Amino acid sequence: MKVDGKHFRSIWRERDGWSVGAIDQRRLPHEFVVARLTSCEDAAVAIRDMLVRGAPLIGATAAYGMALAMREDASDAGLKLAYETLVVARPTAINLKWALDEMRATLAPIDPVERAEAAYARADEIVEQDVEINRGIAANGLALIEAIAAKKPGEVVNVLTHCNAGWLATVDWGTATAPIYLAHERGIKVHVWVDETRPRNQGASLTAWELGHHGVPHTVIPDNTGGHLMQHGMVDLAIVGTDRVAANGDVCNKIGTYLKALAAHDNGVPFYVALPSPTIDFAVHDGIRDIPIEQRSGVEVTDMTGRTADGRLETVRIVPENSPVANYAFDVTPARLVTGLITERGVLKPDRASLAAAFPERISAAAE
Ligand SMILES: CSC[C@H]1O[C@H](OP(=O)(O)O)[C@H](O)[C@@H]1O
Repeated sequence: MKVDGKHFRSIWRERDGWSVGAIDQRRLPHEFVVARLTSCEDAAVAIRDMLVRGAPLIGATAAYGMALAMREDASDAGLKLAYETLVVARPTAINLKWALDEMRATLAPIDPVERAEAAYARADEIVEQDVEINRGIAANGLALIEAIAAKKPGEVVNVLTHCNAGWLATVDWGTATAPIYLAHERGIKVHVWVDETRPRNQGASLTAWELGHHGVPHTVIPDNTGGHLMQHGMVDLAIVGTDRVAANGDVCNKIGTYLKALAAHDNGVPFYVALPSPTIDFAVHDGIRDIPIEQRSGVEVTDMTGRTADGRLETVRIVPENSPVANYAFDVTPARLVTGLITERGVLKPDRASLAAAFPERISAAAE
């Protein structure tokens, strides 16, 4: 999407034809820094350390990581090592394994001498597919926003979102934000309540940054504010992203999503989850029981980084030195709290039958 009027994607193949450019999301919102990935290890570290983050972008980065690996060592052993290096970078977003499985399916059967070129071609396809899928999510989610706007002509549609499921979490457009961007571009009055999303503040640092640069009205709120806004009729609908949807419709997303869904359910606020089909994991039948929840370093909770009044970036500690910390990065919202799943093939009920009917090809793949 736009950054100061110029179009950007979150990741791209550089003009040299082989290295990979990516926005270093750890530096936002205060600095816009582009990183250059030149090896499989670079891609793995970028995912692990959240230089890039967001389920679809993690998948795209891993795909290019495999291509970078094939430049280095296209042997069967090299292919195996690359897969194993990348797949453990982060445990929760299923898009990582999905992308690596797609790459391996393309590369394993062919002659090693052909693998590097084939890997870049397949990675490019995954990248372009993400953008097209998100355009579909935008169109299908737009109808939801338009329906609300029609009931309150001339008034603003207030959307609450959690974490960053924006274009920075994908290659472009985003998932949860895709309908919002399209509504904004179609002239619908839309405003976004942006959950700051402790502890890494993806909402405050990333969603606010990208919405602001694209000219979308928004307000950053502490994570605990959403329930109050819903009680007072200030939220027309919630749209969030997801890192993995189980076959039963349970939704894994950034920690705190479940609490927002409970508040929405209690106040009759529609709670939608936007996702591309690679985020559906038909092999998982009970999301709460079976989706692995990443636990990240406690430093993300004890420390905060920001800009001082004189423009310096500083990190400070906000927790007593001897206090233990727990940092669960995701939670799972049961399907019963989800109004609908906004996908590239329509808005679906959060249940296996609806997911299977919309994506039959994914069922067969999971059964293999
Ligand atoms: C469209 S996927 C976005 C999804 O990913 C985020 O997690 P993280 O920033 O840790 O990669 C968050 O769960 C978002 O909803």
